[in-house]
Amino acid sequence: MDNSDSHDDALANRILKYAAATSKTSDLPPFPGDDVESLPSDYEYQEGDYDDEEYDEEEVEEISEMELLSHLDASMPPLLLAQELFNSDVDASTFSVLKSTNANQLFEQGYTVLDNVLPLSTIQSVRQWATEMFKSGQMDKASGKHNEEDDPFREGNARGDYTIWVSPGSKFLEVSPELKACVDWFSRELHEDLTKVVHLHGQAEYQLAYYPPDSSHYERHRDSFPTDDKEDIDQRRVTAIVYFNPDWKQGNGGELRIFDKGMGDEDEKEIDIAPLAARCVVFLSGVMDHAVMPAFEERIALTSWYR
Ligand SMILES: O=C(O)CCC(=O)C(=O)O
Ligand SMILES: [Fe+2]
Repeated sequence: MDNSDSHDDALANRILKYAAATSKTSDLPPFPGDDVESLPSDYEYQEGDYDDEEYDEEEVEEISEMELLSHLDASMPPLLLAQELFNSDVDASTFSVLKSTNANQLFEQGYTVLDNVLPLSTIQSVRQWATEMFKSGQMDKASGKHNEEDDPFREGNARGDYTIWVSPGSKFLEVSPELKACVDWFSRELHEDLTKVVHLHGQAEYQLAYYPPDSSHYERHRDSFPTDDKEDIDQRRVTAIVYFNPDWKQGNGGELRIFDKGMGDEDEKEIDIAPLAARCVVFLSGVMDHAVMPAFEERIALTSWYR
């Protein structure tokens, strides 16, 4: 056995131990219904994410999410796995908001973009409402809620946005009918169309995010682990984001950067998508690494994750 084989075996061993340990406890958020406002945020690649007592007791060596994901990607391109979750008999004529090209792009490249999904008046109202929520201190800083002393690897600046959970039933939807219209679009039209394309289990979460104009950003991360398991209800399958930035111009920053490795290509491509008003980006949560570039103007987005 040469060195690289033994290294692979050692890593495979650590992954197995790690998977066994982490499967006993889940830090995935519960589904909306009980305490939607306190749902934790999604995955970020950070050293030491699982560096807590439970794992220490079991003497499991930590593996960062980045390390684990790159190992998983090397053994199987995540897009190939995710393609197993696509339905074969999709009838695009029954879509209400997607086009057949969107479904094809989601399958072939892992992401797609839809424009003008909501009226501009709705976009303006939600933007104004979100800005007021931020200014009155009613949104939570997404990073830094954990104890940074206990968890020095997970920096408080992995993401600079402020968020609220706005899943159906949230009190916020009662006070902003325009926001409710947006969540309804996500939870009805888009969810129904996506369910025709990808095998989904029906659960979804919705989060409104405000990025202040101080170079706030969100580091490269993935929203879930890749899977081809139709029965797996833990992993997020599809991420969709709508933007509320009517005056966005080149130079304002805040682009969504998608890292496209295709079918495991060595040279990944970086695709920057402008966060234009009423634009919706849809991607496979376990496939696409992505980041939010530093924002120099207020940037507002509503994200949904479908499982
Ligand atoms: O707002 C965006 O464009 C992306 C946000 C994101 O990646 C996330 O919330 O997980
Ligand atoms: Fe994300």
